[in-house]
Amino acid sequence: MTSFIVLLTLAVGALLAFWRVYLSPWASFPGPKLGALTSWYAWYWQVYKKGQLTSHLEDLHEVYGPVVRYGPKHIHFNDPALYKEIYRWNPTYGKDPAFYGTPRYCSSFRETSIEKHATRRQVLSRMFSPTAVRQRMPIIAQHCDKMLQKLSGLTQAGYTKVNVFNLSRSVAADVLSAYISGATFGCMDDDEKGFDGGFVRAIQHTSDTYFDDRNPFLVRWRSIKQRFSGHPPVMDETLNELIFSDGLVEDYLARRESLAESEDQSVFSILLRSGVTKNFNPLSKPELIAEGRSLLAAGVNTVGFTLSATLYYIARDKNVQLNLQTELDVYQTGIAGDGPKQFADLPYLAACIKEGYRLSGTVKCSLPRVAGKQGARVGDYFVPEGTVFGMGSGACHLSPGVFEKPLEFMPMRWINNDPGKIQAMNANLHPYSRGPRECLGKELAHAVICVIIAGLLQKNTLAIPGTAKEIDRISTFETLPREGRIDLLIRPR
Ligand code: HEM
Repeated sequence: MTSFIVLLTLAVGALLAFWRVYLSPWASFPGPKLGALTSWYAWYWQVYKKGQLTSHLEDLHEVYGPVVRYGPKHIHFNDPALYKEIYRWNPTYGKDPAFYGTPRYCSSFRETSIEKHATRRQVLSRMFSPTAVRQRMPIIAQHCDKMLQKLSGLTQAGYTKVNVFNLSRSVAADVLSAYISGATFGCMDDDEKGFDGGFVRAIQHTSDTYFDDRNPFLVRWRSIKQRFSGHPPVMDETLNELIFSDGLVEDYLARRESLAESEDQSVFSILLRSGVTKNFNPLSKPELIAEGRSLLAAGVNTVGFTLSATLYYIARDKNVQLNLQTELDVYQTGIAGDGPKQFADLPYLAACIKEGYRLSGTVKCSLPRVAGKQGARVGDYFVPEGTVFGMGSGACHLSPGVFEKPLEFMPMRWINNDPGKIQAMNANLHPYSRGPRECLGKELAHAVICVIIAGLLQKNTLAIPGTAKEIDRISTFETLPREGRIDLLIRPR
């Protein structure tokens, strides 16, 4: 009997494998047979090999061309012309629940239902529009001043080594918490000697344990070890982060009682208001916590890495740094005060930031979507219902057809170039993705990056410690510097 069951299981397994590889609706897409057979293939590259799926997909495209099947129903594209077709407006497909998770309380980031997402997004967009960000520029200006003051205390005696990734994350966390809840975390006050406070360390801990937490074997092994060791679980620093963001909600709810509606400009305020739009119901407390956590998680590492990587590239090239400082010296006053509108008058700063977006590749992994009932057309390709498909922005940002010498940080390509080429470069720059799921916080993030770079470079000179090399990165969902460090030497000008 047992051998019959074993034989039957093997036969069913073999038939399923044959169907997946040769007969399924995805069989005609080229790619490795092992990928067609099992989704453990993608897991192996992303989790076991710690974040190598994105670069492995690039290698597969070298072999198989612009479309690759890398899972039983997983298709990946890398043709720059297709990016805006995949991440387009009015799609009939949503985010992939297997990738984004299915938590009990969904945030705008994780919501996979197209309708529910549209309602939440419509409300939140009011708080993150260009006008809303411009009105709240004083929040950014105030935190920029605070950062500069702290830095001037640290760098009085010549060059000082600063982990600018943590500096950037601290400013981002303080600006975001103030923007979202009306009260700042105070991350910049958390570490007297620099910018390595508790919240930033907790965020780093979540990045360091990212792959362990996605490894079912390791998670099981840890819990077995725990049970037999008899010790209570070590205080997980990840919890700290969660306490911080839950505390943000508690603190806001306590303050809200004493605030007049007109005084309360926070993002939380609109999420608790009824009648904002037709289908919107004010959020419950757990929903507010989930949204608050998600906004912080979406903004801190991303702004942190984009900003610090851009500073690194500026520090690496003396001419770039000098050109930028010359431009900034003309605009001595009011960088932070007037808001993003004014940055149009600073073309070299804008060009540096575009190069930073391109080369940092902060969110360059595929952002998977699931084709709905009618399937989806992507250029000349048709993917059937249920296909998980996507593309990373790296194919556009590093395309030699669009960007000459794509790996070099060359701000002048955005200024002194043929207008047709500049138009093509702009059309292929997608740091915040595109379509209805493009970044909600892009105006805010851009404003923070502009203000901090301008403020820092107006008052300081940056240099690289040791010999200049490429930033060593690790790719989780975001791309981050390995070990959470980008060190720069900073001295007052
Ligand atoms: C330079 C900094 C940033 C970069 C490069 C970035 C990039 C992105 C990208 C590529 C996406 C699309 C993700 C996907 O489709 O899965 C996204 C979504 C999102 N981002 Fe950002 N982001 C940045 C900063 C921020 C900030 C500061 C916030 C805070 C408000 C934020 C909030 C969000 C949210 C809520 C979404 C989900 C939007 C939706 O699905 O409707 N991001 N971001």
